[in-house]
Amino acid sequence: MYDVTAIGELLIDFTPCGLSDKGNVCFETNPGGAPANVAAALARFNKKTAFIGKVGDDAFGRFLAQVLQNLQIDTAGLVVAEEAPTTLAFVHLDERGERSFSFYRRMTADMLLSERELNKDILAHSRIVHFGSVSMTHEPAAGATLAAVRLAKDCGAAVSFDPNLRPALWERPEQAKRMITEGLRLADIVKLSEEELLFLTGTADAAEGSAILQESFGTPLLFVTLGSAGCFYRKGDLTGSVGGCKVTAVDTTGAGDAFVGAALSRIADCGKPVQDLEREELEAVVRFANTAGALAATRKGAIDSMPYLEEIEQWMNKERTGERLIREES
Ligand SMILES: Nc1ncnc2c1ncn2[C@@H]1O[C@H](COP(=O)(O)OP(=O)(O)OP(=O)(O)O)[C@@H](O)[C@H]1O
Repeated sequence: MYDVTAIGELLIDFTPCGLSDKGNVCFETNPGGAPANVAAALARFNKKTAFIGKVGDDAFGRFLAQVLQNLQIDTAGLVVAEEAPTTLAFVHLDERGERSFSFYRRMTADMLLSERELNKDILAHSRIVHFGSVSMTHEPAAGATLAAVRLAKDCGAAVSFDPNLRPALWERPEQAKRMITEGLRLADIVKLSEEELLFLTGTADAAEGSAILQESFGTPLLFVTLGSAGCFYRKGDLTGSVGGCKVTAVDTTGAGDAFVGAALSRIADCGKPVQDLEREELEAVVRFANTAGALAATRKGAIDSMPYLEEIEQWMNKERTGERLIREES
């Protein structure tokens, strides 16, 4: 049995990092993709994790498969496309570590995952499935992703969904909204940013917006992440906020994914349906996830920036004893 199976994009992020002696632009390359980041976080928290997606039959695709395998993530559900290259994304970082993306706009491998390529055995043996909506703005991956989630849900999996709205919005806003709505209908656990909440409900107020979503979709558990301010959670009428950790952010790419991976890891540890989680358990889930998000924000990269379990526990212990952890820059 897998603790969590993540479905969706696995790609290479290119981040400009200055000019060479000859005046050429230099790039750092990092493995990423929101669901792949979540899978990496879970693997670093020692969870049995599988990944379902599609890469090109090229050097980038082979590198990405190796990255997942090195993390002990099961890649039996990772399909190699003959017809399209691996997805590439270009990341721009501002001076506060906030980033924006642009994508190589041809049809790429992850958009072409088809229903018949799904590894049904993995999906039927997953306690939780996690997916986002970026690849869902393109057929056939949209249909395949939804089919995968429905199959896992029918076999008893809890469904986790992160709209990952920004890139999807840039590409095809109407289709993105339809797909997000479909995702929200299926999900037991939803993680949103304030920006996504505003787009979907017309308000960025976490209490108000989460109530609207819960009423519309019956979502059992909602997290609204608030950047450095931490996270608001709602499970029915049970609501609360947990403040963020004080860190110096270097690159917030993947902070939300680290949050999701950590939250799912702790929810899996609770060993009960999300509907049955009590306040104390929810607060512990969010504290752990906030710490994971904060640590991911202190380093560059996406998959590579996912923290290890020991680091989070060390940070939380220091916070408990009132000390500040001085992290060594790697
Ligand atoms: N600058 C920061 N300082 C402290 N904690 C942070 C910071 N940025 C993010 N976090 C932690 O990570 C969590 C997720 O970050 P954020 O709210 O930016 O999500 P997001 O916008 O979905 O992220 P992403 O940019 O990966 O999509 C926050 O709830 C918080 O706990």
